[in-house]
Amino acid sequence: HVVLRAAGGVGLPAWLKIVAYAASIPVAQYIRGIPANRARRRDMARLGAHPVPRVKGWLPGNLDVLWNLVVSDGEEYCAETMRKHAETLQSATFDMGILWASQVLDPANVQHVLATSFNDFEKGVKFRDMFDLFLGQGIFTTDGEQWKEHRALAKPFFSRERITDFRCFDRHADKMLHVMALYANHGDPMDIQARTDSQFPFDIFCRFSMDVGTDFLFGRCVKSLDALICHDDSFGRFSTAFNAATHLGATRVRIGSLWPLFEPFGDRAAPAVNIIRDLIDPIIQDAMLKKGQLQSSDRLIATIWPSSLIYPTLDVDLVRAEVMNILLAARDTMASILTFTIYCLTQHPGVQDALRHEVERVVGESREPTHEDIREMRYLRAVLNEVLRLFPPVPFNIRRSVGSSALPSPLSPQGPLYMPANVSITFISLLIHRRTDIWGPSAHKFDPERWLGPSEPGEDLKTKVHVANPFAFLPFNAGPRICLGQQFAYAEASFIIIRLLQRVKSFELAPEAQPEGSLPPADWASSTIGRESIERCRPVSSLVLSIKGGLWIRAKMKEGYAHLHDGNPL
Ligand code: HEM
Repeated sequence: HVVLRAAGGVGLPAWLKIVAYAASIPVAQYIRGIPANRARRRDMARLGAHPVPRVKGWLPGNLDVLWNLVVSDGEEYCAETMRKHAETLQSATFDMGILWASQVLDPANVQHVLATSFNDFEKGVKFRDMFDLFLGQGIFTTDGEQWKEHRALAKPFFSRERITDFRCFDRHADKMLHVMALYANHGDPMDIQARTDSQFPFDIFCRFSMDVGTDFLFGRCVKSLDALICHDDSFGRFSTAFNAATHLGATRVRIGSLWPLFEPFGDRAAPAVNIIRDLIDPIIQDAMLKKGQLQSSDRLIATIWPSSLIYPTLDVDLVRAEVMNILLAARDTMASILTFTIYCLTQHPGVQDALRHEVERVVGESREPTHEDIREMRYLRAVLNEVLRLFPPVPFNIRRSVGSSALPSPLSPQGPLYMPANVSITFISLLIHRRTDIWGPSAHKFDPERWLGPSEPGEDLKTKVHVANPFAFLPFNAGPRICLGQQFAYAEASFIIIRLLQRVKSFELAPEAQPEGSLPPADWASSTIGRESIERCRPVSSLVLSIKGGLWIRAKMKEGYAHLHDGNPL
């Protein structure tokens, strides 16, 4: 890091920076290596642990393993490379050998990292560096006391009273359905997610969750859905830039400490971040100008960023960092759960019928759903849980060890595995949620029924597996850093799915509209691995799980809604 920063600072030519950085690695390893290895062996013996099984590459530092990981990104089924390594090594916890970063598919080890030994693991300075320009210092990127402060300040926003007020959802759901109806009436296919490479993303769910998120958090909305209706799509650029910055951050996480090698010409997040700032900064500055007359609509600015933070410093960078952190947490995750719910409903007409039946029984054909309705709708909750199990919006997560410890590793034949200090550990919820040894032979099947045990209405639904092994299902993370927006997310997703089913007669996939190369490759049809043979889309992971090329569907509106919005302003 020192060499890299110095090389960046003195403005050396790009090729020289690469050489300087590459040369620094073996030198640093040589200097630190020998005594460190001896100390590690002693520590491992003290903890009664064994080395984490390691992937054997053929290039020094497993650079070939890293290369395969980067080139397979978006080509293979999401997380397939990791699954294959685990299978080859026959260990649910393994080390890709890229600078001692372990990959974990064992719920007991996730429990160790996220809960039991919470204080021994952090996001760490490297993670912060990877997102520095995009996210700065906020709840998502900080650790220790600084994180505790952010968390305490943000918590009141997710009070029961606030998350049971559905007016905010309804305002934006109406607009979203209006946009959908425009397309449905013409029989045109629509992309409800977003093509990450599109200059003009027709990203209905991203826009909906962005509008709800900004309205809920700031009391003002960026009106991204209006932009679609009114021909003005400056927001489209913002959305594309947000996607690009997120994707770049995820790629850096996957590459690990060597990421600067892949960006020899400077921080590649800069162009996207500039576009984001163009849109966000005026909103923040506007809020700051109103400092003397804060109304309830400025709740977040007033509460999360108390006057001591904003007003004496008037530091736009600081406030922007907070905004970007929470928007990142709220926008793409919501778009992801909604997109995959629609995908699953198109694939399972029986589930769609059962869900419609529940909507009609509890809420009726047109009434706005309430918090109590949603508590009563157990089948809806089961559908959402099953979507979160198979397609967790945050499929990978990463922590860094502060001290050394022994990972319990009951799923690895070696017994407890040694976790040295200062190394990264990635846990892959998507693979944990699909383990057949935990979830049974039907692990890859979409089956909401598995959630319908004998719980009371309103109680959280739990499968038998989940009761026995709570860390086998962790779409919202677990432990002290569990998602703050979990209940808000369930409420928002339930609300919009109910509204959609009340107004839309049917959805179907429109594969002919998918961009080239985004449909599952032909050889998946005969595959016996996981869900490859049944998947009709390609789930890919940036920071958040999405569908390659977007999810193109055709919708038919119900009588009474079909004629309301004729004409196509786009
Ligand atoms: C289905 C939707 C969602 C899923 C699956 C989800 C999942 C997650 C996960 C896995 C984390 C942990 C991230 C990490 O450890 O790095 C997280 C953190 C967080 N989420 Fe969510 N989230 C969702 C929706 C939301 C929404 C709608 C909001 C806000 C309105 C939100 C606010 C947060 C915040 C503030 C954190 C940071 C917590 C902390 O570090 O203390 N989330 N979420």
